[in-house]
Amino acid sequence: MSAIKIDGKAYAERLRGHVAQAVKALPAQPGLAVVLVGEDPASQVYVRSKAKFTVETGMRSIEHKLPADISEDALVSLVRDLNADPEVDGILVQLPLPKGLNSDRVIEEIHPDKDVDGLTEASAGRLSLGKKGLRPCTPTGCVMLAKDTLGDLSGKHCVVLGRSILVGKPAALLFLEQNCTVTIAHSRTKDLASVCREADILVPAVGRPQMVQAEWIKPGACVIDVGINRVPSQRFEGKTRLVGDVDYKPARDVAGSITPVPGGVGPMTIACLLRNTVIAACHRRGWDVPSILDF
Ligand SMILES: Nc1nc(=O)c2c([nH]1)NC[C@@H]1CN(c3ccc(C(=O)N[C@@H](CCC(=O)O)C(=O)O)cc3)C=[N+]21
Ligand SMILES: [Mg+2]
Repeated sequence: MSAIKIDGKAYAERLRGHVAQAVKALPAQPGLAVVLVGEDPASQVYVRSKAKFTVETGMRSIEHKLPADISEDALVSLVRDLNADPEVDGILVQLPLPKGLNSDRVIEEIHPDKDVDGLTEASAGRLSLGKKGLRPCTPTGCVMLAKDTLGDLSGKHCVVLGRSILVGKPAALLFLEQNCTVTIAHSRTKDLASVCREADILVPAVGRPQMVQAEWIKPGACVIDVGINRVPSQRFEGKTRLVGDVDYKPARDVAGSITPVPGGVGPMTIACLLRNTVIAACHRRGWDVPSILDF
């Protein structure tokens, strides 16, 4: 029970406060368009809280809710309209899309300057080339929490576990940008446990409930658990609970600091989306990005 608990919920609250302060100082109000297709209950919850926080931070929320049987062409045409709308600074298409809709094609229609998820080829290219652009939200949240906990990350060995397009790959590049020595470990990595045990910063992002064992963690390491897995509750029949990719309780005895699930990386994702919306508005409209958003 020695690890410091990294309070992502509190950090996200603070960041939303900074976003609100930044918004107040802007010449005009940024707008975020969120597109939700279908009725997936989890997606509805996420979209609702995105809209709530967008308004709470002083921005305009533009919500488009579409039926699951909408055609891909109609969805693409909506994205094109949003690209052309000068009042819209950020566009987010909630994933996953219902079956039959090609999310790669739809995402790729988003204008890179409005790509607040940082998921288009242009955004990925800008990240990998070290150019100005919009960075993916969850990986940015991971770096913020690590920096807030450890200070300067230069020279630290960061092991990212997982190589997904959404999290693992961009997280590796963002930690590299912080001058970390970065290892990307994955399902084919030999002796995963010993590779992870080399990490000063361990970032599991594989979506496997409680896979990372205490023995995989170097004593004192900073653990940023990206996993958000819904599993059946042991205590309450028929209920579920959220767990990370780390076996949290035993890990607390070994790690120096660790993010809980819930209350760790999850809330940072939405706060970083709001931050990206302000950055997108500033880039697009030729305003300076407020320094209060630096980290
Ligand atoms: N275009 C797109 N962009 C996304 O960023 C995106 C998406 N699609 N689809 C779904 C995933 C998932 N995601 C989360 C956001 C917040 C929490 C979050 O706040 N979680 C809370 C708990 C939430 C709960 O209790 O269910 C926590 O971890 O403490 C989690 C997950 C964003 N996603
Ligand atoms: Mg166990």
